[in-house]
Amino acid sequence: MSTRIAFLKGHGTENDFVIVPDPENTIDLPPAAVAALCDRRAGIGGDGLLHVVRSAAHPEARHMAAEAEWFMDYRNGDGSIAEMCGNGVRVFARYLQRAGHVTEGDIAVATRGGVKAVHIAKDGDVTVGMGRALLPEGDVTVSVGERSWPARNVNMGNPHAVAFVDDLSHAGDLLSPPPFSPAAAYPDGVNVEFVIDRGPGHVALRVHERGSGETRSCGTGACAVAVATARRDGADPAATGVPATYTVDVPGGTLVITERPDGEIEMTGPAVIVAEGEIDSVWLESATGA
Ligand SMILES: N[C@@H](CCC[C@H](N)C(=O)O)C(=O)O
Repeated sequence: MSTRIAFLKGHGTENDFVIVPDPENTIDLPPAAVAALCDRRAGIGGDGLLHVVRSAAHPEARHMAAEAEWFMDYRNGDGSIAEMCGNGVRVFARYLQRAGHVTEGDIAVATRGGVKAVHIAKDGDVTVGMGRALLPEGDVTVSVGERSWPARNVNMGNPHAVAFVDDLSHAGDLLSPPPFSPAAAYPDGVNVEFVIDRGPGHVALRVHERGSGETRSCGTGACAVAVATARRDGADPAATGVPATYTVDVPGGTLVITERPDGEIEMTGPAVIVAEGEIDSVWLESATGA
C-alpha cells in the first residue's frame, strides 16, 4: 500500500539536503533508500540527508536527550554515515524553526559529533558552535593527476585534509576522491579541501566530500580550512588569547569562521528551506529493492 512520507529540501551555501522529519524514528532509511532520495536524476537530489528525530527516540542519541531534544541523523548522499555536517546543522535548525519546534535564539542540536550549540539570528543567519579542531601529527599528501601537495590533517568530528594550492583549477574535475597518503592517516576516508588565499583573513576553497563527491560547500571543511590557515599564518588563539576569524568563500557562498581563545570554533552562514513535498513509499521501496 502506498503511503506518503513528508520531506523538505534545503541548503546552506548550496550544500543541499533532503530533510526527512521523523520525530519518533519510525521510518526505515537504509543506505540504498538514502542514496535513492539523494539521486539528482531519479530521486529528489541532495548532497546528503537530514533525518530529523527526537533524541529520546534514537539509540545513538538517547544519552544526549536531556541536553538536546532533537538529533540530526546525518547521512551522506551515497547513504554512508558521517559524524558531523556543519552546513547540515544550520539547515536542521532552520527546519526546526520553520516547523515551530524552536524559536529564534539559542538551541541545542544533538549530532554524532556531540551536542552543538546553535544560534538562530533575527537577520536570518545561523551560527553553530562546532567544537574544537584536532590536529593529528604526521605528514599527509594529496594528489590530483600529476600534482601533489602536503596537506594538514584536521579533525572536526569528521576527517579533513587541507591542501594549499596556487589555483583552485588545479583540483581538476574532482569526479573521484583525490588519492592521499599514507593510507593509515584516514582509515575511514577523508574530505579533501583545496585552498587559495584571497587576502588577509580571507580564503576560498573547493572540496571533495567523502560520500558525496564535489559539493558547493562543506561547513566542517570550512572550519578545518580556517584552522589550517590560522596555523599556517602563525595564529594560535589558544596560545595568544587573540581570536582568529576567517572569511571562507565556497563555490556556493561565504561562511565566517572564528576560532576563540578557548579553542571553540564558531561558524556563521545562511540556511534556507526551498521546498516541501511527499515521497511515495511505493517508489522508495522499489528504488531500494525492498
Ligand atoms: N557537508 C558537510 C560534511 C558532511 C560529511 C562529510 N561528507 C563526511 O563524510 O565527513 C558539512 O557541511 O560539514
